[in-house]
Amino acid sequence: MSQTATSQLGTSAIAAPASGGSYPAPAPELHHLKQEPSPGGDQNTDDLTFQDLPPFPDDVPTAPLLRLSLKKLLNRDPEEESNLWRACCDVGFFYLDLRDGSPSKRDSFHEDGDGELNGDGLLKDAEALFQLGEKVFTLPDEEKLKYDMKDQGSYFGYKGLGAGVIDSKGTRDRNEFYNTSKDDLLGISKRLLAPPVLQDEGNRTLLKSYMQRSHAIVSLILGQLNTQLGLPAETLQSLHRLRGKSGDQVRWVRAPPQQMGEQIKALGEHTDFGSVTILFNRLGGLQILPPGSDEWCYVKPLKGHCVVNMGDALVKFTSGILRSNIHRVVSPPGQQGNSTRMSLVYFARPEDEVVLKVLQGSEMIDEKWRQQGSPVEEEQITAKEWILRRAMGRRAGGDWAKGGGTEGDRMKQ
Ligand SMILES: O=C(O)CCC(=O)C(=O)O
Ligand SMILES: [Fe+2]
Repeated sequence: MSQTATSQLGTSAIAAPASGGSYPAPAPELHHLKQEPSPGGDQNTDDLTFQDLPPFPDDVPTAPLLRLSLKKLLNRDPEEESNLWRACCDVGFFYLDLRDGSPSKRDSFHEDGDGELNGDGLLKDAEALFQLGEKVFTLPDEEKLKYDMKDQGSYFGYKGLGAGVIDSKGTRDRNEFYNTSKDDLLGISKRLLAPPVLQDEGNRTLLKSYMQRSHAIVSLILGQLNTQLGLPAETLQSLHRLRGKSGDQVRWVRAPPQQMGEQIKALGEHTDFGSVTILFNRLGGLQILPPGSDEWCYVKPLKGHCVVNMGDALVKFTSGILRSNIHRVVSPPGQQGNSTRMSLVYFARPEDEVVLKVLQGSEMIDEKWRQQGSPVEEEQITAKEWILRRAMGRRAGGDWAKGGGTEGDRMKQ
């Protein structure tokens, strides 16, 4: 079984203490987790492989992220809950096995409004959305460019290939995005301009279902973190209500293959702006810089799983107890490099008016804040302002310095 297909948190990923940003990253503890059977009970790695795609090579460095099981989390498995906590503090990235993950009828699991916890349903929605994404990106460029809303001060809609930058020198990115808004799809805000294929009611229903199911998983994770942090009940969930106005979005990212020898990063190194990101990958290309390491490692896509990562808002809320790790997207490795890469992301963010500051009511967070010498709070900024500033700072012609996040001096450029 390959390294990523185990739940062993290898020492290669967790080495010396990370250098500090505005929230000095803690020296991660070495958790020597015992090797366990894989969560879904899969007997062979075929269950984890996308058979219709060129293989992910086995001679590239991969990040040995923990593989957690939605089913176990729903069953309140104490060991899985503790693994979740460790993953969110140590690396801030983990795999979540979604197969067979829905609450049993007897389960009185708290759900947020019309959110639906259904791992298999989410996998099906993601599959269908990969196909819908193809339709969006194959529209003619002139049509897609009608939905670039940057000039209206919005990050929703389309961003063309090379319309973003990957470093402070202004090097252009090498991907296209299409961002759809949760508030639009759920009827909380006005409908945004969109191509006919995204106005189609069937496709809107699909996007809405995917958003609700992703959001339900985010709420489950936030509930766990809330308990572990010792915050008053529902604190984190109440900042991320499904029907609260927020910058939550679904993003498709697409990057065409590169010419031999051309190695431009599709997406520059960054941390996510918001709270929790749910990511579906099929081809490799995503890399993380593990804590304390200076070797970029691929996150190998696993079938039946999503990748979950923490964003900067959770770092700010917890004075750095939770980790949002730097990542980037490069060409898919090996033979995969000849294929067009697409990924599908749900970004959950705090509600628009939430101020991104250290949360009150948790002894653990208070203690962490004191350990850091009770730093003077950074500027008080709302989630809405923060996300807009960060997103626009990474567009060509934007203010790079203002687009920075909590990664501080771990960013090389
Ligand atoms: O495409 C991916 O795998 C990751 C995309 C990503 O990190 C982002 O859009 O923030
Ligand atoms: Fe990201």
